[in-house]
Amino acid sequence: MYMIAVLGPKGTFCDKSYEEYNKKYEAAHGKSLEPLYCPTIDDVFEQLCTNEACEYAVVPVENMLDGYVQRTLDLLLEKNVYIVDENQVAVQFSLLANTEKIEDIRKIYVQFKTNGQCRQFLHTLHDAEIVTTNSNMESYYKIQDEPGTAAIVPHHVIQADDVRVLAEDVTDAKGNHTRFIILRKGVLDVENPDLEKQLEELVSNEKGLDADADGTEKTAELTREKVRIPVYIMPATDRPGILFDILRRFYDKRINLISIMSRPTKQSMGTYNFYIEIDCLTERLEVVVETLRQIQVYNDIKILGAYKEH
Ligand SMILES: O=C(O)C(=O)C[C@]1(C(=O)O)C=C[C@@H](O)C=C1
Repeated sequence: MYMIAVLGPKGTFCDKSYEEYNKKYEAAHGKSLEPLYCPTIDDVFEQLCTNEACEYAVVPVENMLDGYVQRTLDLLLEKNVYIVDENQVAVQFSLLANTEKIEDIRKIYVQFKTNGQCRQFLHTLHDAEIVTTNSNMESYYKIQDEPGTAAIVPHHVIQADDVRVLAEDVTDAKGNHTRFIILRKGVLDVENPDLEKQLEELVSNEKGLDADADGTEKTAELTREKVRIPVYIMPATDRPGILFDILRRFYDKRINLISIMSRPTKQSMGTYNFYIEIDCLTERLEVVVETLRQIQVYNDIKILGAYKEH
């Protein structure tokens, strides 16, 4: 049985994302992926890259309220991994406390990304010290034996009769979601002459995972569907118009871009790489590959994956 590295422990939103992906995987392969829970996003990447039994990994990449997960973006560039699929999980938080009243809370455990999704509520707790954790379940376990503390926890882990819930739904907005990506180990090389075929296979293989509820697989034939291709573009030099030149190539071929972000190169102050998400139809994979090759003449490129949009 293959393993999948998951930001754990069991019960995190990342675990929910794994369960969702595993349903697809089971329907397509008749067997499950076994979760390997890791304490940090770094550990998830590390397991995928170094543990032979670990073929997949799942990490958060973007939250509706707090934006992209910076650590995930960094590791996507650093490590030899690529994205094969994504899913979205509904995210709602509540306040669980080891105190009688909200006013008695001295310390509150909050996962780093959760903090940015519950800002309005946290602002009302002036006197409590905020302690940052690596996962929402870590926050949950921290308060068990520590009176005077509280934690922001996923609503789904709370039992209906739990008297320690002092506030329900402390999230800043309704309809909050986090997007998770499924990773495999390997590199998608822009210079590989078979790149287009490789991307096509990637999209159609994962498409094979989209089985109907009764287990019948849909055809793996590549039909007209929307594909997401995230890439890193790393300019070799800094000169006026470098970003314009890159964007112009996409514009000339009418290639739609969903997001673009500057990420520090970490080599010197004020130098940046661009993280870009391309949105195209399966039939335009050839044009996208051609355009990336043109951009590659003046810039380094890392293709981060290709998967069907949901
Ligand atoms: O700690 C969890 O429950 C996670 O799955 C991690 C994570 C994240 O880091 O983005 C995922 C979803 C929520 O938006 C908050 C935290």
